[in-house]
Amino acid sequence: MVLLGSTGSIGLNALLIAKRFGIEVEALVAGKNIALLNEQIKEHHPKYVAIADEKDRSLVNHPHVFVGKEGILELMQKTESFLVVNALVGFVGLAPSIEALRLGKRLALANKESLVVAGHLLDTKKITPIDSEHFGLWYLLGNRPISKMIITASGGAFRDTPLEKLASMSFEDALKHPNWSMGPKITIDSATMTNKLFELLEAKWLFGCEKLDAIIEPKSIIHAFVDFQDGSTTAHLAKADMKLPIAFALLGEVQEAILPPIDLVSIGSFSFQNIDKARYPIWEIKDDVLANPKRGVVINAANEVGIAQFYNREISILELAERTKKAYRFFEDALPQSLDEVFQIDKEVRHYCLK
Ligand SMILES: NC(=O)C1=CN([C@@H]2O[C@H](COP(=O)(O)OP(=O)(O)OC[C@H]3O[C@@H](n4cnc5c(N)ncnc54)[C@H](OP(=O)(O)O)[C@@H]3O)[C@@H](O)[C@H]2O)C=CC1
Ligand SMILES: CC(=O)[C@@H](O)[C@H](O)COP(=O)(O)O
Ligand SMILES: [Mn+2]
Repeated sequence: MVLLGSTGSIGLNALLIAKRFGIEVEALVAGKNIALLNEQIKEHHPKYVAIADEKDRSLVNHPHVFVGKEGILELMQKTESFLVVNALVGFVGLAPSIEALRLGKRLALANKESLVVAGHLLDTKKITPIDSEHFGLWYLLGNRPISKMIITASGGAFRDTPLEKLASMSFEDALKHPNWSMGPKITIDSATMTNKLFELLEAKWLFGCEKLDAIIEPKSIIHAFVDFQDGSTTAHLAKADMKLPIAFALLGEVQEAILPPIDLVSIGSFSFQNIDKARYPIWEIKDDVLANPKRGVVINAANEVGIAQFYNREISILELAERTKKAYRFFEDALPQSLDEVFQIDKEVRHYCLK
C-alpha cells in the first residue's frame, strides 16, 4: 500500500494493521515528524518516501525522498500498489485523493476534507471511508429500503462546559477529547461540532441518502443508526478504536478479532441528546449545508483558517464558528462545477478570511 500521513494518528494505526496482516508498505508520506518517519522506514522498508519541507530532506534515512505537495503526486505516480491510504489532514489531502483515483487506484480515505470540498466530483465507488460513523453505516447496510441515516457525536471537549465559559476555553482545552485519541485538527473540529457537519456531507456523497442527521451519544460506543422504511432501526456498536474501520478499509473483509467485544452490562446504559446550537453554533447552518452540499469547500477553507487563528489565540472557539458562518453566507453563490473551481474557491475564501 501507499500510506499518506504515516506519522499521524490514523497513519500509525494503519501501519499496525499492515504489519499484523502482512500488507506490503510501498511508500510512506509524512509531514514534519522526520524522527518518526525514520523509525517507520527502518521497520517497513518502503521503496519511496515523501516529506513536506525541502530543509528536512537530508535528515531522512532513505535514497528516494520526494518533497512537497508536488512530491506526493510524483511519488504516487511511481508506485505500483493498488491501494492508497490517504490519512493526510486538511485540504492538502484533496490533490492526492484526485491523483489516486486518476491513477486507477483504490482509495481508503480518512481525509474527509476531500469529500467535504469535492464529494460531487470524486468517484465514490472507488473510495472506502476510514471514519468510524461511515464504517458503522456501511456495516449496517443491507438490501432493505432505508428512510434515514443517523450518526453519533461525542460532544467533544466542551460537551459539559458551562455555556458562559466557552468563550474563554483555550486551544489546549479543546484538545481534551472525552473518548478518542486523534490528531489536533479533527479534535478541534469535534469540539466545535464541525466534524459532525463534515461527516454528514461525507455520508451524503458516500451513500446518497437524502435524510441524514446526527445526535450526541456521549460514550462513543454507538457510531451509527439506520432507520429502515419498515420501522426498524439498527445500530452499530464498537469500542472507540479506529483499528476496526482501518482493517476493513485495508483488507476489504475481516474475519478475525480486531477489537474486544462490547460488554453491554458493564456499559450499563446509553443516553442521547440533540445537538444544541448555543453550544455548537456551527449547527445553525446544518440544514442549509445539507441542502447545498457543494458549498462544503467554503466551510472547510474558513474552518482551516479559523483553527489557525484559534491556535494563535487571535479568536475564541465561538468566534471560529461565527467566522465560518460569515464566510458561508458571503460566498453563497460559490458552487464549484469542477475541481479547478474547488481550488479557486478555496483560495478566495482563505483570502477573505485572512483580511
Ligand atoms: N484520528 C482519527 O481517529 C480520525 C481521523 N480522521 C481523519 O483522518 C485525517 C487524518 O487525521 P489524524 O490522523 O487524526 O491527523 P494527524 O494530525 O494525527 O496526522 C496527519 C498526518 O498528515 C501529515 N501531514 C500533514 N500535513 C502534511 C503535508 N503538507 N505534507 C505531508 N504530510 C502532511 C502529518 O505529518 P507530520 O505529523 O509528520 O507533520 C501526519 O502524518 C483527517 O482528515 C481526519 O479528519 C477521520 C476519522 C478518525
Ligand atoms: C474516530 C472518528 O470517527 C472521529 O471522527 C470521531 O467521530 C470524532 O469524535 P466526535 O464524535 O467527537 O466528532
Ligand atoms: Mn468520525
